Amino acid sequence: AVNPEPLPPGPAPLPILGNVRDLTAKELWLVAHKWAKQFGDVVYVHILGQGLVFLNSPEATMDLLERKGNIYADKPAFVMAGELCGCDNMVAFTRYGDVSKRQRRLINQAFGVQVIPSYHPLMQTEARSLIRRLVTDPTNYMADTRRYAGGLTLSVVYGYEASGHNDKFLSLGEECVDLLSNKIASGGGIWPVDVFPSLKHLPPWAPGSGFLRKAAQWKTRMEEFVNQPYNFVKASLETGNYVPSFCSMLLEDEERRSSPHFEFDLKHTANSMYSGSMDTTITMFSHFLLAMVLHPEVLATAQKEIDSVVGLDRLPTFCDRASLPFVDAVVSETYRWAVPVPLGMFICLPHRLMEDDVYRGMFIPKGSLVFGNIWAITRDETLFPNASAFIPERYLEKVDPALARKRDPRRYVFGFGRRRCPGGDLVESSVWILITSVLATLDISKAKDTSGNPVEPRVHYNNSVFRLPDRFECNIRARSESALRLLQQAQSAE
Ligand code: HEM
Repeated sequence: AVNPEPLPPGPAPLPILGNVRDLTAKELWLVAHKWAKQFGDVVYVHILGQGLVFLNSPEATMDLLERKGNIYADKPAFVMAGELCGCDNMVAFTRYGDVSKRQRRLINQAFGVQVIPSYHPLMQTEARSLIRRLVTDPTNYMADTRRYAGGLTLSVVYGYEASGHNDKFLSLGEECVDLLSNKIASGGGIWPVDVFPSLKHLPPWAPGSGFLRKAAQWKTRMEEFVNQPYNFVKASLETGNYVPSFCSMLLEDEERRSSPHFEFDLKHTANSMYSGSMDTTITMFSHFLLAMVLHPEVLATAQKEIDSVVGLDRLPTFCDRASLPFVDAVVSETYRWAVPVPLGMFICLPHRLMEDDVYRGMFIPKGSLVFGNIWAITRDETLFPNASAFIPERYLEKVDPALARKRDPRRYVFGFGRRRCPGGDLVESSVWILITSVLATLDISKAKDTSGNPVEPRVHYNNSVFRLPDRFECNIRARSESALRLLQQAQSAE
């Protein structure tokens, strides 16, 4: 039947092929933002008939992904990522239904808002050890942040203590998340087998079958990523020598263990929490460093606030949070300015519409892949004037509560509706204590060249999923002798 309502507007497609040529592997969010400016807050394109819908405003994302969340909660089934590379059981890929609901319930048990305070002491200790490592060797800040973020999850989820940059599970995590976001996701592009599924039956000698060999290798690696840390917990439980963790607690629960899906759900959920926590946190922290390098006045104001509230005789703790509004504004602005997952990953983060829908007189066909365009929203000049600049003060203006809520970047950067990121409450604490402890103890500035002139940081983005900058130059050092002393005392006390 022909639908009376028109499709949402968008760039003109080619016959049959659609908008294939408009999609880019790198920084697709910039292209989608251009469309938003040209065509409005609901944009439709198609690739060989597969509809893609970009929702570019808070209203459109809330109306559809939140209020009509029950029909916008599915995920697409991609042959390459799912069936061939074995990622279909990772939480972000699971179709909406019993499995995804069971997995999300499990995550909520580990990382729901009610349990996060029990990890505060661990986060505090780990943030301080990260700072001590930064003081000793500031050049390694990316790897150090991975150790902080990945280490926290490994510890909480698997009871595993990461031992250094070359730790086997940290390296495995780094390799596999990179594999997933930059190879399996085809650098944001599309695998022919996802358009023509019968290609998966190509014999190994056939021209063009190379992707099948790649997929087989990647699948093995992804399976190791899921199984190895999980097997570590099981083995340590058997010896009785283990640190209690999310996995050990569930493995000891006889009643749950007898459920038929138990092991499957637990190991995939644990793995999804681990993979979700690394590059996102590194993206946040690198942008925080970048913002401090570019805005020494913000660093100075935040340090002054901490000095006056916390004093110089101790390090900040979670108890100080309510008394540090400027620091909170720096954290909020870092979420917005960093946008760790600006558009969602082409292959796994769009939501799949489960029924035909009509929105503001526009027809959105069942099966469309719907993107909440987080980038466009966080760069909206009416909500965030001078949006490309880092301005924490914007959150300190007195505005009515509804507008303040609309301007809170946490409403957007974690995605929407029934697939919204389940790690948000963890990050809210882990990133806050990290940023606050760094502000209290470190100075961050531009690097100097050999003649002592400041070097402008050069920032490049080469990741198709996370807005993760390549490492840039900056200068990180202890703020004072007394800061160093406090860090050392903290270490002796731990
Ligand atoms: C700054 C940090 C983080 C940001 C900005 C972020 C952002 C996102 C976004 C935008 C999504 C897609 C949501 C949607 O489909 O609408 C997502 C999904 C997800 N995130 Fe995060 N994330 C962060 C940290 C974490 C952490 C620490 C975990 C660990 C538990 C995590 C686990 C997940 C999982 C499992 C999903 C898939 C959820 C589903 O499909 O049901 N993330 N995240």
